[in-house]
Amino acid sequence: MLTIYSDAHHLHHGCELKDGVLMPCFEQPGRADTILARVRATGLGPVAAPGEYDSARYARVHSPRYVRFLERAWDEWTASGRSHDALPLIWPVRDLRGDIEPEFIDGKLGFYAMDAGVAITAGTWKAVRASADVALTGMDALLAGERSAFALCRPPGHHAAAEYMGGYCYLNNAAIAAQSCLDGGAGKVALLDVDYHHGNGGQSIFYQRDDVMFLSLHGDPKYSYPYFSGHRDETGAGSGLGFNHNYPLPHGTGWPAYSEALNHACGRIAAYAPDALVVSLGVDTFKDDPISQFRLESEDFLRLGARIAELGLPTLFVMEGGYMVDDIGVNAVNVLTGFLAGG
Ligand SMILES: NCCCCCC(=O)NO
Ligand SMILES: [Zn+2]
Repeated sequence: MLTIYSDAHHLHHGCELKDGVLMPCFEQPGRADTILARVRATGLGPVAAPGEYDSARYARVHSPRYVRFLERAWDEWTASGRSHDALPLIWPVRDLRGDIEPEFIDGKLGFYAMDAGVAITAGTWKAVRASADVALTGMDALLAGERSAFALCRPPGHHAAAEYMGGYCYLNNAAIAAQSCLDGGAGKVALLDVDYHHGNGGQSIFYQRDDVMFLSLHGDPKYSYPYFSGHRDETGAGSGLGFNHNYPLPHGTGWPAYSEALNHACGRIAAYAPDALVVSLGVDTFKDDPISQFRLESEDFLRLGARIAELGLPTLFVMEGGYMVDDIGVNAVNVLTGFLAGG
């Protein structure tokens, strides 16, 4: 299996406000380095650098003004006299105005964010666009005939919606890849999110569309981040009604219950009969993940990949979350190894 990877991710490692404390972000460079080392150690396949894409490709799922914000945020922040990480700290919630883009960077940071888990640093934009280019390059490989590819994206993207960042995500790499697949001639694409956290960004971007079916297995938002999306009754709207499927699962979920939901989701994908499948691959479903509450074992990730392979679809795996760095390489590559063995 081809892996796409960019060293540019090292340019990004900010802080986050977690449990009321400012701390180095859990989403750290060692995650991608560990996965890459495992890809190489297992001989998964060739590793290629991404191509360089015009930012207009990101604007196929994000608004142009949001992409401009991401590109300019650090310069606007430093122009206002600050040199430390920028963080959103006020948001247009409830009856505050969300229809007028503030002119000052402190207002823009909250206008374009859902939480304080998204620091903007000097290297963030370069890392973020390289991550989206990794996903686009992986999708180009599928469009060129590859049966599968692994987009080793960092930072992740599945919490990013058309006009907001959050949960360590800035550009929605998987959504950008899914849209690129359609732009490349596909009629339908399925986006399956197996990260512990609900992929609110992918859901939001495709919610009113029937050409991308979005499915997510995740910690129940009643007591899991992102708390405000991912319920079972979110089934799409307009022409997208019936093309959005959420599988909220309780704390402590292990493989038996997880695989039951996965089988159901795969049944829906098979019935949808898409031209390709994009998988938002988070491995924070691991039993020892420091910020998540499922109980998957490393061997279960082999089974996860094998089950996805049974769909027999061209498949792009896009790296999302997973924070037990010691095990992230084994767990992420186990999905890919299981897929290749099962395919
Ligand atoms: N800072 C709050 C937790 C962010 C979760 C990020 C993640 O793994 N999403 O999939
Ligand atoms: Zn996650």
